[in-house]
Amino acid sequence: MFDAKSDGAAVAERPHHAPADHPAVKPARVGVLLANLGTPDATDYWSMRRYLNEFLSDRRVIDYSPWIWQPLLQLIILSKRPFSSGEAYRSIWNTEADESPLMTITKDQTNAIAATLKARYGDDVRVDFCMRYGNPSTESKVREMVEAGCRKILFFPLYPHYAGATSATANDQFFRALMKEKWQPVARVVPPYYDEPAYIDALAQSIERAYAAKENRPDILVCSYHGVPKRYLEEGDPYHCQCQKTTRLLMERLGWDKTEIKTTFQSRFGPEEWLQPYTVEEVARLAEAGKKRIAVCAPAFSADCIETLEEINEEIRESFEEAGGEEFTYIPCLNDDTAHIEALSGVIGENLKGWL
Ligand SMILES: C=CC1=C(C)c2cc3[nH]c(cc4nc(cc5[nH]c(cc1n2)c(C)c5CCC(=O)O)C(CCC(=O)O)=C4C)c(C)c3C=C
Ligand SMILES: [Fe+2]
Ligand SMILES: [Fe+2]
Repeated sequence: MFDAKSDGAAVAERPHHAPADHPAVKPARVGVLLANLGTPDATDYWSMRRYLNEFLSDRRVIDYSPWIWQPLLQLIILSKRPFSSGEAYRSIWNTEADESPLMTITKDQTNAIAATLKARYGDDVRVDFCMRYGNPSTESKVREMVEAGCRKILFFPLYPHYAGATSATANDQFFRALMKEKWQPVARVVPPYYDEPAYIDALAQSIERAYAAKENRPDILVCSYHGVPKRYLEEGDPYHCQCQKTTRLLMERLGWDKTEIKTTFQSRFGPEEWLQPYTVEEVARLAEAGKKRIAVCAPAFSADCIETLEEINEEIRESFEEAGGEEFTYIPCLNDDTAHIEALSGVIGENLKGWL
């Protein structure tokens, strides 16, 4: 239960002049539903398999014909990957709360945004979060919001950059959930915010802070974005271009030169070519080219997760060090940073215009 979603005055009442058997109706409110990717409930084989199965069966993520893909997925990938991914998740698991870091951080972000919006709009807004895969499901949270009287819902996929594999599939799931509602609320979705000045500023501040804490300035900042197959770009997905623009705006905001910052892509999956350069190879090349101190940030992720805490901070770090790199600094995602919460709340405020 999050601060600004407490039901306050929202007691259901029978409308005036309605017959005695008329159902009670809750006063109207506005819902803000944040959405992230999803994460396994636990790290054992079956929890991992359930999560990966839902994720990797999504045709927005992997668009091969199910006749070819499903046998491969069910018989080969899901017999091995739940073990290796489970082990990776165990290395970063929040054991105190018994949940993945993505879950903990998403809850913190929701609480912080709820508090900010409550201060701005009072009890008229209810803030909550859902996941595209796993729990809490998008459908369950849409149901709760409608039940609580939300006649308008602003749906916010927490990805700065649009990709079919992230924002679009989150939106699809939201619309599917709306299809089941008798009294369908009015709906809006928040557009990508990769070039929003407050987001760029929050990123820049986090980098300036990390650099100020270093005795020796890193030779280069690597902005490592989650990859997608290169074919998706060729077929019209603008993700690549939005990532490039974030790096350029960040460079301009920092007042840096092109030689001090670089865009790379990580998390390649399967045999196809993905967006290049691949982070894991690029950091090794940088070390070999004499860039012995590097910093890495991950602007495509609104919250730290397996892809940053394990892949960047363990695997990619190792690749750099094995190639002769000396100092690897991972700059955490913006998470529940004050400037980030302000930026996200600002984006929400813009998209709530006319509703409150
Ligand atoms: C197989 C294809 C994948 C595509 C395309 C893809 C795109 C994509 N993903 C994110 C953000 C996240 N991905 C995360 C985990 C993750 N991603 C894939 C595969 C693809 N992602 C897998 C198989 C996994 C699971 C982990 C593993 O087994 O390796 C996460 C983290 C979830 C967590 O619980 O921590 C995020 C976040 C973006 C932004 C993106 C394209 C733009
Ligand atoms: Fe991913
Ligand atoms: Fe591009």
